[in-house]
Amino acid sequence: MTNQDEFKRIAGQLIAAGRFIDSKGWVPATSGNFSVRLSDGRIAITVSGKHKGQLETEDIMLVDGDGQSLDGKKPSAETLLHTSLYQRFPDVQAVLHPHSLHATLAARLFKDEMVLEDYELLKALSDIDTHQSRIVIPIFANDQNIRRLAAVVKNYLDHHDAIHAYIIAGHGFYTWGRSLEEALRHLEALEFLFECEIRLHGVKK
Ligand SMILES: CSC[C@@H](O)[C@@H](O)C(=O)COP(=O)(O)O
Ligand SMILES: [Zn+2]
Repeated sequence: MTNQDEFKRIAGQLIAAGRFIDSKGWVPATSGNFSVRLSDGRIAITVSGKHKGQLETEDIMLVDGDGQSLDGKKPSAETLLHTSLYQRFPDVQAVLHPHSLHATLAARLFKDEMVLEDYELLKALSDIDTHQSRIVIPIFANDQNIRRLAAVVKNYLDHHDAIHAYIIAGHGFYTWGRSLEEALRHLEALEFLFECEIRLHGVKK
């Protein structure tokens, strides 16, 4: 398969993923961004400012491993949050950023992290094979300076075991996977688990 064929195939998959994620209400207005790493290390990512449920092929572009545009288009404002994950985890091939309701609300109830344990659906996450697992999802303060936010995330990742996702307070979350399919599975499972925790703790208050 030529590089161009691979890009076209991945662009189609990102467009379909966007439609699915939007159908769930997880990328309202023009929020969210998605990417997939190609076999040559370049990254196919959504351009900035488009509705992610209505993407067309021209709305998927290429950046290098440092987030620099390779085709003159303007990449997602949050590209550095994608590239920092690809740099930290060599086996990660896809990154998804939804602005789902429960991820957005999470920091109103939880301060530095959300802990997920005793849920069967944890097994939808990579390398988890029992509900008796304890998963930590860190919560970072939102920041309009994405380079600074990416540095905060990088510092956390450098000093902790591998995680499946992180939340940005009042903003949304990032999750990833060894394939786009796995990243989508993580997204769907985590959004459900965030809702469980928010309903549980919201009721308790
Ligand atoms: C509609 S506000 C959302 C943006 O500020 C941002 O957080 C976002 O997720 C989308 O930015 P984008 O540049 O389109 O990738
Ligand atoms: Zn965002």
